[in-house]
Amino acid sequence: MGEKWVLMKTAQTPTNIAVIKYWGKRDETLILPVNDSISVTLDPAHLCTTTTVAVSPAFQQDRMWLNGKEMSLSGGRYQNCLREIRKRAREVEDKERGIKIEKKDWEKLHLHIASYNNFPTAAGLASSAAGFACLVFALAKLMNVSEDESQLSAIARQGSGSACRSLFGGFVKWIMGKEDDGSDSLAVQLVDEKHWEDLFIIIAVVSSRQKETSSTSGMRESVETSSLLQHRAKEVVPKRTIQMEEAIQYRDFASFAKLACADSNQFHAVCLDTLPPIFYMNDTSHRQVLVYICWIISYVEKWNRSEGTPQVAYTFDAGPNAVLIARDRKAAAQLIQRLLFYFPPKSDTDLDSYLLGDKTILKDAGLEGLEDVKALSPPPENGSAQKYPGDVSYFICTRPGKGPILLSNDKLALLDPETGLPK
Ligand SMILES: Nc1ncnc2c1ncn2[C@@H]1O[C@H](COP(=O)(O)OP(=O)(O)OP(=O)(O)O)[C@@H](O)[C@H]1O
Ligand SMILES: C[C@@](O)(CCOP(=O)(O)OP(=O)(O)O)CC(=O)O
Repeated sequence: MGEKWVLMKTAQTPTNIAVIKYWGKRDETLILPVNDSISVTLDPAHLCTTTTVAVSPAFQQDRMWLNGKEMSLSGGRYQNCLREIRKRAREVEDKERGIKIEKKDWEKLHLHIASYNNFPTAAGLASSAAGFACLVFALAKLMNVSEDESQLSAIARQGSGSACRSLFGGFVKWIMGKEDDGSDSLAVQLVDEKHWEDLFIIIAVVSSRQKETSSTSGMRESVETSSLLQHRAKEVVPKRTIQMEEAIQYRDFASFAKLACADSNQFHAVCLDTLPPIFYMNDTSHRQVLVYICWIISYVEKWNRSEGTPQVAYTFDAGPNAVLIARDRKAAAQLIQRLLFYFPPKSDTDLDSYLLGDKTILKDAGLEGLEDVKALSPPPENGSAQKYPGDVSYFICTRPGKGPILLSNDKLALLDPETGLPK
């Protein structure tokens, strides 16, 4: 194997947002959670990670570039994923190019990895979830690994817990498992992305800044100090998970919204019950954020009550960005009218760069340009006409989406096929 060939694979993987939250580990190294969690996978057409992995006898060491910058792979989480996937590598042959890699060769061969998130990294938009899922999925394809997605999810889990849920599309459950070695702590698909196609998701990005307390250290502190977390894990989540699975199965939006909002609120209550308290929804560098969050929550609750049945569910992860899930396009169009009425762009921002992702909803809402946004009248269910221009950085409109895919178009690869270095 003295030759200079480079063999590569490129994959694309979605992010996910939990509607029953994972918060707390029972094993820090293996990343084993204290409760089951359930998420919806977001359409990778709007939010995704692309990762190219390459192997060559010419590579001197394992190297990785994230968003164009070289980063260290020495961290335990990367090392655990690489070790677990290498263990499962099998023979690979490319007859056309005369390349053959025996199973035993994988231990000696080095890898180059380049990854790109098309959304802000480490800002509470689940970049670690899409990132580790994509890394494991792409390596599994390169190394001809025979394990299925659930088994791969147990490897991605060791990179970041929430990553295990990004191995599937649609609605996904991470089963906490019982075994000490973590072999039964893996993700399964509940339903695929076509099961509940009516849902429409709008993310209000308030802050793209890196958060002050990472999920990893935040949940560690909660496990150590919050008695509410113990109660949540033992008493609340087991029942709520069953109810949520049922709501998803029967597309029962009223139950879905009730459970998702309650679970997000309880997760943030656990953060407040932590010593010292963690204020994820109140980014201290952004004074208006708390006002905005309280406003969104009480507004959605008020609107849902005025309609008689829930139109929108809200959920917040470890950051101030609101994820709003509308029951259908009609509700989503009404929601975007309301959001743009109260949170219009600053005067120097155009609508095209203020609303990203699936822009078709603008047409449904009768909003072709900024003039239409300015002409919006105050929503009937809320007396206040106070506006907050500039509080939201931008909106991302998306839907439940599919799981990881392999990209066959070489032009989309992030590494040069000759050198194996970033393009
Ligand atoms: N594409 C990627 N490939 C590999 N690792 C990634 C990738 N993107 C992010 N990561 C890793 O995940 C870390 C960010 O994870 P972190 O949990 O802090 O933020 P987040 O995932 O964006 O937010 P949250 O998990 O709270 O939604 C990065 O520092 C990096 O180590
Ligand atoms: C609030 C959450 O988004 C927490 C995600 O935590 P991470 O998966 O980022 O944590 P680590 O396992 O330590 O990497 C809820 C969720 O996604 O379920």
